[in-house]
Amino acid sequence: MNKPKVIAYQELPDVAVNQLKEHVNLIHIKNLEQDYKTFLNELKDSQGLIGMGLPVSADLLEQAPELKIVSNISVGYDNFDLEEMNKHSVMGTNTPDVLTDTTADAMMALVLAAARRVPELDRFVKDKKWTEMVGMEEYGIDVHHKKLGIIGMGRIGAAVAKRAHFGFDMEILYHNRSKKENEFGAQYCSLDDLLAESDYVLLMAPANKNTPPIMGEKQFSQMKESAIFINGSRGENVDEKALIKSLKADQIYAAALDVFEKEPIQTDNELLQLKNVVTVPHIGSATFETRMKMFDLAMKNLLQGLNHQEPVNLVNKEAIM
Ligand SMILES: NC(=O)C1=CN([C@@H]2O[C@H](COP(=O)(O)OP(=O)(O)OC[C@H]3O[C@@H](n4cnc5c(N)ncnc54)[C@H](OP(=O)(O)O)[C@@H]3O)[C@@H](O)[C@H]2O)C=CC1
Ligand SMILES: O=CC(=O)O
Repeated sequence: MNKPKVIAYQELPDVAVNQLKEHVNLIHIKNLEQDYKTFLNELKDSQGLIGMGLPVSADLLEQAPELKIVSNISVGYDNFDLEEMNKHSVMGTNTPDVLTDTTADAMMALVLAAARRVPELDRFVKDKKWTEMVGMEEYGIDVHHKKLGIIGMGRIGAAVAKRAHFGFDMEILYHNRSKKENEFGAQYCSLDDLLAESDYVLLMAPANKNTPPIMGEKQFSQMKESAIFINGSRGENVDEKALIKSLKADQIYAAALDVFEKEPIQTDNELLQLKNVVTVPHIGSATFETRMKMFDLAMKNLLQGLNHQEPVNLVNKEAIM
């Protein structure tokens, strides 16, 4: 029997490539931007796609008449146009849970890095500016016993709340579209109240193309001047111009960002010039252990879909109804 044809559209470790090759006829495209023509050519008779973040649009689906499943190696699936995928009976899957703790660890790292100015002071030492005992110019602000407001208290939000509450004695506020079970003494509140009261505001809600960014000029102006904003969700959730404006006007104290409107970030993005901004390149889940778990789960989803089973992490049941 012919193996199904699958395109892996990003660089994968050898072990992952070899595992995939056992089950599918694999086309491995390591640099999608560079090899986009080859990708489009191979897409014409491919049954599966696996990778991270490829926009699955009406246009792409038109060029993939045999496509059955797109397996994301990510929990976020804002790259899927679900309506179009349903129309074309193309399944979409994601990788929840296996990355929750790793991403929560990364969010705590961002909180601490911004509050204690770790990247800035690392540069200070390496630039040989540490010539006497540090003074107020180098002080940071406390994390412990402060108030953390989480917008998007789902799997990852709750894992951050657990760390913050038990590890740092923080008080937790949260805002979701719907109130959920109270965890770690977390208080549900409106977005307005969360922004006005929190010392740290963590954005962890999925992106939604049909609604305006969650954080815009009005929302940043509602935050405390001493507050730190952390975005671990998606760049689309934030009006970056508004964030830059509020940072430059000292309307908020600092920001720590794992995600950006455009990724990789444009080199002329003003965020890169601001001292009170910590930037990392979308690394929430990027550890060896977790990326392998994500890959294993994505492969399981992919093979289930190609073998006419319902994938364990199918996000659009409508595609198979
Ligand atoms: N930086 C990185 O590397 C990573 C980023 N992510 C991002 O984190 C997101 C969350 O992942 P995960 O926790 O597993 O997902 P979950 O689905 O478990 O949690 C998402 C939560 O957000 C809430 N939510 C959705 N929309 C809004 C909104 N407009 N305002 C406030 N709350 C909202 C949901 O509750 P309700 O429906 O009641 O509103 C839900 O509780 C992913 O979608 C992805 O974008 C994930 C992993 C790594
Ligand atoms: O951004 C990463 C994800 O898993 O979603």
